[in-house]
Amino acid sequence: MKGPVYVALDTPDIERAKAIASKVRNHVGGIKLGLEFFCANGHAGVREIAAIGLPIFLDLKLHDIPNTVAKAVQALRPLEPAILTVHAAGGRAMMEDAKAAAPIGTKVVAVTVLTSLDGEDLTAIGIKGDPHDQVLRLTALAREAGLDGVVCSGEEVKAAKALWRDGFFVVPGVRPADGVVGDQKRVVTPRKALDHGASILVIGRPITQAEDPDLAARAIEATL
Ligand SMILES: O=C(O)c1cc(=O)[nH]c(=O)n1[C@@H]1O[C@H](COP(=O)(O)O)[C@@H](O)[C@H]1O
Repeated sequence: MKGPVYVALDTPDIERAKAIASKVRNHVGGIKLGLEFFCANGHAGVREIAAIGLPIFLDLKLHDIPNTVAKAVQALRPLEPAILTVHAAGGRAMMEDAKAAAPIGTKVVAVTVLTSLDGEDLTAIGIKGDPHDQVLRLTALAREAGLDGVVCSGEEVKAAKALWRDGFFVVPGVRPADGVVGDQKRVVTPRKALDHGASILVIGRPITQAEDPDLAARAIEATL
């Protein structure tokens, strides 16, 4: 793998996505395309970005009944993403069926607790316990379901990795020491996330909103 940073191209504008991807391509290990990009550009858009030559992480956070998620994953098969997300809260059967429907080479990873949520948010949606406990519970479930790994914040990745030595750990909510936090609540620096066991880091706005995205990606790379 080239580097641990996957740049999140969260834009509906494919030309903008391509321009940023071309600028940063030598300083990131892959590209993450999420709901904003996919809803606007679909399969054709993913193919255009994949043509740049970096691995694609398709972050659609699928969450529905097992049959619907499995059929959705089947429909995505031709894209052969390197990584694909589902929500762990969809339950064990949903995760099992998603993995069974995915291409062999695709890592299917489960989102545990979104990095935009804190303990108060969990209480508001009826989840008892803090994000840490909930991340560990869902990590154990994702492992039992035969997935490849989970998405969690840098605050939990050390404990999650202790639970699942050979799991694949995706850490978003990553900010350089002086970075703007925005809507993220459980945030760590890129260096700390890696030190604590992240397999890859997902970084969006600190790179894409920078005046010079390539310079920002290089500055982050230099701290790793
Ligand atoms: O699955 C994800 O990638 C994800 C999970 C999560 O808990 N938090 C989270 O921020 N993400 C994604 O990571 C990216 C973070 O973007 P920035 O906050 O701009 O760095 C976005 O594309 C989110 O969709």
